[in-house]
Amino acid sequence: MEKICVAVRVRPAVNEESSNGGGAFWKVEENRISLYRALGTPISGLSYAFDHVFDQDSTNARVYELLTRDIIHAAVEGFNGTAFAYGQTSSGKTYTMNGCDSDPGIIHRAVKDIFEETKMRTDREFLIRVSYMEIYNEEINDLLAVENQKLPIHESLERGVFVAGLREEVVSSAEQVLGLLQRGEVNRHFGETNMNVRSSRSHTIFRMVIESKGKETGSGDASISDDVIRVSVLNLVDLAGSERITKTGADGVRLKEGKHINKSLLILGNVINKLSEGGKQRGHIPYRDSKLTRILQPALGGNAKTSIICTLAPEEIHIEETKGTLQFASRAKRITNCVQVNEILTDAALLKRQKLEIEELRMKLQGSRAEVLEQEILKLRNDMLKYELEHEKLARELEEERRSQRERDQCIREQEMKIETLSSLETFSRSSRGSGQEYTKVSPNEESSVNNRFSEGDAFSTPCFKALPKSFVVSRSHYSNQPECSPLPDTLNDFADEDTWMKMNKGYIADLDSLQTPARKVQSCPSEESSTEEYKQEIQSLRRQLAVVSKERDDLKRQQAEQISLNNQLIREVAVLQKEASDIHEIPQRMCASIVDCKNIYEDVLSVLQSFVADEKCTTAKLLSDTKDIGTCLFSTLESHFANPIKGDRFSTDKSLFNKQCNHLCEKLKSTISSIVVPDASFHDGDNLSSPPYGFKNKVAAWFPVSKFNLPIFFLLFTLIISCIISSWNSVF
Ligand SMILES: Nc1ncnc2c1ncn2[C@@H]1O[C@H](COP(=O)(O)OP(=O)(O)OP(=O)(O)O)[C@@H](O)[C@H]1O
Repeated sequence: MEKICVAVRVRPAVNEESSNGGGAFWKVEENRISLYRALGTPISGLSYAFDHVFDQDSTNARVYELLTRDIIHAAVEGFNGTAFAYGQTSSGKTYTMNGCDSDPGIIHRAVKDIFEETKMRTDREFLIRVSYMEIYNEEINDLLAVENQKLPIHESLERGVFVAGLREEVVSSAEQVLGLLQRGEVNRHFGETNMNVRSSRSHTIFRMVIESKGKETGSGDASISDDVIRVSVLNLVDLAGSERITKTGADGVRLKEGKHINKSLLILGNVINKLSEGGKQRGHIPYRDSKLTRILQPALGGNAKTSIICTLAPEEIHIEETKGTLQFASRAKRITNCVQVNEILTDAALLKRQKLEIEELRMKLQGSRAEVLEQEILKLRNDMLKYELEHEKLARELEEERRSQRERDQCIREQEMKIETLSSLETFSRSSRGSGQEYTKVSPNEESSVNNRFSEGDAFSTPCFKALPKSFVVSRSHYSNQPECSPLPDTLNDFADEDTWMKMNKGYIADLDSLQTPARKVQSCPSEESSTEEYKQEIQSLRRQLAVVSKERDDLKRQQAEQISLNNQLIREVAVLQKEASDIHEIPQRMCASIVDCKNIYEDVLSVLQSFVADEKCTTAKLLSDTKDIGTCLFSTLESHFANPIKGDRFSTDKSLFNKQCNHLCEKLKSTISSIVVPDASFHDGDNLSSPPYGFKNKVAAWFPVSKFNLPIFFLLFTLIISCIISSWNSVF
């Protein structure tokens, strides 16, 4: 709970004598203002203390600093805020709110500060919208779009009380906002009166809606605060001034304006009175009796930080009006508001989770059909978002429908109860008259006006406050009969006259039941049966739409599941392929190792064979040595052939090197074979070896011209080489 901050500001006197014309004068001491006699003695009972009291020399900069800056700061943080100027005509309200070139007013400074603060908040992103409206003769006009006139007030769960059709401009800089303000000022109603050459003839409300959201950190850590949107509404209000017709000299249009101004200010006074009573005596707060109080409802006893600056004219001739303003301010000081940050929990958490899931999938898909699937995922994500939004909208509409249905039922029930209460009241009144007591009779017209008023009021229940007590009708009519309450103006025509004005300023509570509000339309309840049928149909159609959306959503989920399983299968396939690839990669290495092993074995075997030959120069020794060379050369060729892939090269497709080595090997083999031919040796079948080798036998002998001794050894060695090669292949595969 937080008290409204109330300050008083005395404007400079028009001329010095008028502020102290010999009778009495106002004196400011710290946060107190008191009425003094000309002789310098204070008049008892006329001293008032406030949060701040600003004297004639105070600047707008100081007023802003002490009274409004905190509210602006809080608005950026997500708290609703309202600052308004109240006071008699020509006391300096517009000067305080708008200022002048050398000393800009509260609105100008607030706009600058908001943009400076939002720039400094690097952890949040902001969206700011502004609107500017006036309440002229109890009608709401858009100052940013002249075509938007006579706008209605609505109320919804999401937005609370709002003006339907009001233009809201999204803004990104202070300069842009000040430009819009200038545009709005041109459309505002001003008029000349005896008291002010440029008198505001309407109440103006400049509104900034500040939405903010935590910035994505990019680390992927989704904190809950990132999913919360803060929405705060800041109202900067310049009220029209209360006026005495005798002083302003208003007639014609000005008189009509004056009456509307005074009436709405009187209702504002009533609301303030009621709120200042506090606790249980408070009862019903008549917010709905004027558009001004309806719009300012959150600022008065609701969820907002509020400051009121009451402006005073120091001249002695205005003492009565000043006293009235000070009484208003004193009562406002007692009002407490219940302030809290306006946070909206969105479906962002869900969306964020889906986003993460998709991101995960995308990561998994990298390297395998990634691009195609990424496109698909993007499309799916967009569709999902669209469906989520649609779903949310439908759910909201459905809820709205249900709520209005409930309200209509409630309205009908309450109507019945009220009729009952009124009938019993009338019976009671008759019986009381019979017993000699005097009670005011409720005329049929008044009765219907009371009923209409209730039907309108109850159609919009205010979310922040308790429901009306059942005995409301009785108590409300009853308090107007209390002796301490002011006598009531009979008709609106003489409403702004001297007496009424005086009573208003003395803080009496007016009985609003007797005031006629022009241009107020009573919300009619549609025929029960037809509307119920219509709503049923609407609800059914909404349900159908909801089912379609849910089905689409399920389809989407199924598609997503399919995507996941497809992806898993792909991942498995890729893993198998990778394993095979790594096995293949290892083959040359293993071949090389086996070849080296075989080469060693081969060399060992030949070394052993060589050791059996005593004569190193004999043919057998030469044959063994050459065979060893051939084998070594063959193994080296194979080794070098498999070594390339180990170093990362592919198997050489160029066979020339291999062929060259083979040729070299063949040559060597041939020369070895011819070198071991023994020219004088004879075959066991007696063929003459010196004779030219004719016929098959001779041809074979030309290729294998070995002695009886050499031939088996040669075959043995040849078999050894071949078996080594085969065993090396086997060891690899
Ligand atoms: N603090 C101030 N310092 C200097 N001049 C001031 C101050 N307050 C008001 N004035 C001057 O007094 C005159 C009336 O002020 P202003 O128009 O702001 O009154 P108002 O309360 O808005 O009147 P209305 O309700 O009729 O619109 C203006 O000329 C204004 O410049």
